[in-house]
Amino acid sequence: MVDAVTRIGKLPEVVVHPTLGADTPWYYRNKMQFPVGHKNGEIVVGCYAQGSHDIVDTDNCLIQHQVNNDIVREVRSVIGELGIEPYDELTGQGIIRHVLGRVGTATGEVMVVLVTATDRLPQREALIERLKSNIAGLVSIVQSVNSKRTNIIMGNKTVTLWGRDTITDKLGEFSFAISARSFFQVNTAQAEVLYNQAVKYAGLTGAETVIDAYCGTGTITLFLARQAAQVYGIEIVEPAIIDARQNAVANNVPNVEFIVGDTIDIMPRMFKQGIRPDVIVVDPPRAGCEQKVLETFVRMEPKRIVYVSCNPASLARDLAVLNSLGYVAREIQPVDMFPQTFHVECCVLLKRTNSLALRPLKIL
Ligand SMILES: C[S@@+](CC[C@H](N)C(=O)[O-])C[C@H]1O[C@@H](n2cnc3c(N)ncnc32)[C@H](O)[C@@H]1O
Repeated sequence: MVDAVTRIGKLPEVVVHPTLGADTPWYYRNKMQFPVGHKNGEIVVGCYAQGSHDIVDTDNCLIQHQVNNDIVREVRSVIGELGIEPYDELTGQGIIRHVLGRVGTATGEVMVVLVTATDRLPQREALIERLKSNIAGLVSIVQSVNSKRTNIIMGNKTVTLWGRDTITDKLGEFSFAISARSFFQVNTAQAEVLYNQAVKYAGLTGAETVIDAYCGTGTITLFLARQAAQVYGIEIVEPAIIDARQNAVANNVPNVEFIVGDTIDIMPRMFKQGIRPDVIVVDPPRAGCEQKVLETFVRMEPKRIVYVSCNPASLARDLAVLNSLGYVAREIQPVDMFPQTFHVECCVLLKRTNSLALRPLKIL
């Protein structure tokens, strides 16, 4: 991160704190998504070898929750026994493309998602019975239909084959319903560390209006709402917003409003409606924020921006833009969300200076 802020962001003055390490550095991932295929006549399930679509058959991934490893072994053996064909990327033939596992680490609830190339799932009932019998904690089996020739894993059609549509996990005092397509941080324990840091950087007193852009299932939103007057969450995936609204009700948090849509459209609309947040919290995907989104943040003139990111390069680029527009990065707190990998999550506090540079720009 120090390298990214100095080299890409050209912001050598910002304080980068030592990384907050994880107490559980192995078997921590609550979400697994592995491709399924054939190799030398055998069914294989695992990660792709780096830079290829060659599946490395995996029995015991050292960073996956043990239940996810159980799911991999069980799905591999049951589809072999029932004769359900893995999908072949080259020919477009076959049924099972990916297997996903999600585990509520605090609740023990488990979801299995089978991504199929067709609506038809042969031996469906037998498959369901086997998974029910052999996966501890299973509460949901979901089929996601993806018939396109694409690298995107999930399809647009999602069918609950058995059990519930969601699993529940806990972060701090809150419970969260998580559906097959919703984003949820993969390391539950470290997510709590990260969210507490974001709340600390938000510097709330109870009187503030806050926007949580790219809010997923409303996790950071609820953490912020306990200490703010009103929090708005913005998220593009509709099922995640449905989960977020249910999560707010289930956790008895009334002072939140969730808006479904693209941040690039929603923020200017909120600006026109006269919404002026005291704090903006932003947690975008790896690509970071579009320039127009950053400009709209600045146009709203919050006192603070808290930027959460899993990609130091796009983060440093966006910090440089915000810096040029009058928001200075003061502190960066890295959190080890992905032990045993080179990835790191960062939480940044930016404060408004007196010289906002955006007023002459026509962006809306
Ligand atoms: C890194 S996740 C953060 C989610 C949430 N803050 C959390 O910690 O669980 C980024 C989220 O942004 C959403 N997203 C991606 N592009 C978006 C866009 N253009 N507008 C709004 N949300 C978007 C994704 O669906 C995902 O839920």
